[in-house]
Amino acid sequence: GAKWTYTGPDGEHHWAKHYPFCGGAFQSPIDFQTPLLRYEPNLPPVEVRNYNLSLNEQLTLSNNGHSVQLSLPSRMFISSLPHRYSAAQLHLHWGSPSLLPGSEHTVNGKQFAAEMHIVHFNSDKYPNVSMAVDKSDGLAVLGVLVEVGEFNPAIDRFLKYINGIKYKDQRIQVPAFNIRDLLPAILDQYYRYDGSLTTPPCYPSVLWTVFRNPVTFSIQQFQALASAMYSSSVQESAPVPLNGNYRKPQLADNRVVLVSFQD
Ligand SMILES: NS(=O)(=O)c1c(F)c(F)c(S(=O)(=O)CCO)c(N[C@H]2CCCc3ccccc32)c1F
Ligand SMILES: [Zn+2]
Repeated sequence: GAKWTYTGPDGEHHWAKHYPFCGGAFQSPIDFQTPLLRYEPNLPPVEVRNYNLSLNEQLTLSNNGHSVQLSLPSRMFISSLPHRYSAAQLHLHWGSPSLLPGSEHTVNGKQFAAEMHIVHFNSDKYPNVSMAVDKSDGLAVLGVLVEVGEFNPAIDRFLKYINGIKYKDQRIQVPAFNIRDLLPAILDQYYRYDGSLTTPPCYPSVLWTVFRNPVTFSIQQFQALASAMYSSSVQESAPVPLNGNYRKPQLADNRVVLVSFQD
């Protein structure tokens, strides 16, 4: 498809020209403002299966020009939703090396340092993520907000290889690890709403689950993430730093955000 960026002439305000859904309804991310929230006591804790990958397995870590992406085996899945949603990949959104925040979802206007997304597809109904990506019940994404603080040993299991994928389309194999360690300790407190991909083609096909509790990265981990990569390929003469890869919050369009917690 047409190239798109986060700033400039191909930035988010221009996406709808080539990707019409980006100008449509049910877009993500959104700002979780208190008046939008509705406590839903029947929301069960999120349950994930087969996230504890064996260490002798390898995963593909890649720079897709928009984010750092870790491929995930489809035997990993979410078991607490009406259909089985199998894992496809995880990626992150972040701010700039000068520590400007870069999460996509915000809470009462507060933007967090970064945000991690684990993308799953409805494997009860579709054979792979590409077939699911434009279906209204196609995707379920787990969102984890990130704050700067304690060193995060789990994220380091792949972040330490990031200098091997500095340029667009570079990819390397990294040892697998327990992906559950990337999630917050408690999985029973989260925001839940119907939304979209936050990148073109912006299909309104995502059941969003954003955990209430952030995880932390150390300042060194954050700066490595925010300064190591380029959105340009190694052949291109002018390297374009890859940071600030977050979409701004979209209109809630009187959508209700269900929350599994009351305070
Ligand atoms: N924030 S977000 O909405 O979760 C989100 C991203 F932000 C994001 F950059 C990506 S991308 O890295 O593929 C770059 C461009 O789509 C995805 N990819 C998804 C949807 C598109 C097709 C596809 C195919 C295979 C695996 C994953 C995906 C994405 F879902
Ligand atoms: Zn994302």
